[in-house]
Amino acid sequence: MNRAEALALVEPHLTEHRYIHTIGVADTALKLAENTDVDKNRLELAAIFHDYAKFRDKQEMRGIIMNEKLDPDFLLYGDELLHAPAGSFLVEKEIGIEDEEILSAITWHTTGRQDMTMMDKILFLADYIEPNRSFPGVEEVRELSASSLDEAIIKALANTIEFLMKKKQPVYPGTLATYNQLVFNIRKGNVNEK
Ligand SMILES: Nc1ncnc2c1ncn2[C@@H]1O[C@H](COP(=O)(O)OP(=O)(O)O)[C@@H](O)[C@H]1O
Repeated sequence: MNRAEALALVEPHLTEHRYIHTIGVADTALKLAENTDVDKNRLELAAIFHDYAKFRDKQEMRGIIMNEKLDPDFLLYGDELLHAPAGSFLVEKEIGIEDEEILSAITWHTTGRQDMTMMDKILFLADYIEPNRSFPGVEEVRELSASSLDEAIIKALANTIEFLMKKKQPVYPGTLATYNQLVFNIRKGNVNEK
């Protein structure tokens, strides 16, 4: 499936604003992937379909997470989390994408996870820094992403954790585990430099 075919399939599922965001994520992901060995076509598909379920019915998404026995924490830490794992399931079922690396990147694009693949990392960051995003702290993450994906992800996760804590909202535990793992890796000098 090429870019144009994928965009035509996702467009009816998104608002115009989300569609523009999606194109920004795809372009940013391809830039972040320069000089890496990530497969560009598969990365682009992950980016194009990452928000496929953004506007699906919440009960439908909860049902998918329960029936498919996905991480039950996705049900407990805010409805914004539902679309990533549910989207991965629906992209497989309705679009027919069976590539586990693409489906993983979609599942974890909002929360992160431990042992992220390069594709997971690039999609997570591209979603955070694409040019249409503007919120406090995004510029610093953009700058960090030019030199270290891991440092950029740590900053993005820290921003999200801080943002949620300031609003006294719960933080998905997997996000804290992701943050801890990347910080420990960097202390060990094991950084994913670009
Ligand atoms: N780790 C998390 N735990 C709980 N809520 C989160 C977490 N990460 C993000 N969120 C919530 O989800 C919202 C949307 O996240 P965002 O990454 O912008 O979604 P999208 O995947 O649509 O781009 C955030 O503003 C925040 O309220």
